[in-house]
Amino acid sequence: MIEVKDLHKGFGDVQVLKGISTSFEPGKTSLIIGQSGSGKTVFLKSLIGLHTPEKGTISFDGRINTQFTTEEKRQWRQEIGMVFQGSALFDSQTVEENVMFPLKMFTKQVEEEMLERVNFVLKRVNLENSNHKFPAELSGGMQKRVAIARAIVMNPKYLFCDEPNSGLDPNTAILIDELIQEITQEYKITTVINTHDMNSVMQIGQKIVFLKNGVKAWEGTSQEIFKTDNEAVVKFVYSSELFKKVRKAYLNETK
Ligand SMILES: Nc1ncnc2c1ncn2[C@@H]1O[C@H](COP(=O)(O)OP(=O)(O)OP(=O)(O)O)[C@@H](O)[C@H]1O
Repeated sequence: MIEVKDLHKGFGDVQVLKGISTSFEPGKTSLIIGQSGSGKTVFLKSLIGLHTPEKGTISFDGRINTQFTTEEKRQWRQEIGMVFQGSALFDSQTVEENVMFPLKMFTKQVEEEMLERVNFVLKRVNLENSNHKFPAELSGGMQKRVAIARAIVMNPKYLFCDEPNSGLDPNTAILIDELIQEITQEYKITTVINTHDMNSVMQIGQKIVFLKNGVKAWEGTSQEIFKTDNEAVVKFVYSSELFKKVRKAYLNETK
């Protein structure tokens, strides 16, 4: 469980996050949505410790990240998996080497043990028989699967994904969403995703936090987002005609 309390973060005179409080539960896929510039990236970077808040706390299963000792911080870093926008794979390394990287970096496992774990996670993301390929030889969706395999290879408690669907076609995007959701539930991971993808909001938003100008303007589930009258959410999420129709159909169905 991640608990965020009264989080403030700014740069110079510009206050970006203005007192955000929320929580993210294990086994659930939580999404951060909001207009460009609303503070999603600053929020995600604060969660993973790349930004230090001026005020407020972020606790990971009761442990406040700004109070970690060096050893606790090292331990916590190993509990975090990250899927970056654009996958961020090492181009000169094979799929196997990419996925093995965190194990080499953080564990003292012997090659055989590491390979067993790498093969296990590659199988889990449906990427068997690609061990010796290079990222350039893979499709965007396959690269995302490698990035997910690398993010879960250390068996993380917390998984953070920055725009995991960017650059993917709608079908592949749905498959990647489903994969992240399955893995989250299966391994009881606390997963937080920054997204612009409204399909994801409808499909996998077990918790959605809507940011507006650095403030949490709304939170709820993907079912609740269909029903909400919150003006800012409706304006943002239902700006497209397609989603307006989807919402109307949902509301008629559930009358
Ligand atoms: N390191 C920084 N220094 C100064 N200002 C920053 C810094 N990082 C972000 N900002 C400002 O914080 C605000 C929020 O930026 P952020 O990147 O979090 O938005 P976002 O919601 O992720 O947008 P997008 O959807 O376009 O990625 C912006 O006005 C941005 O200019």
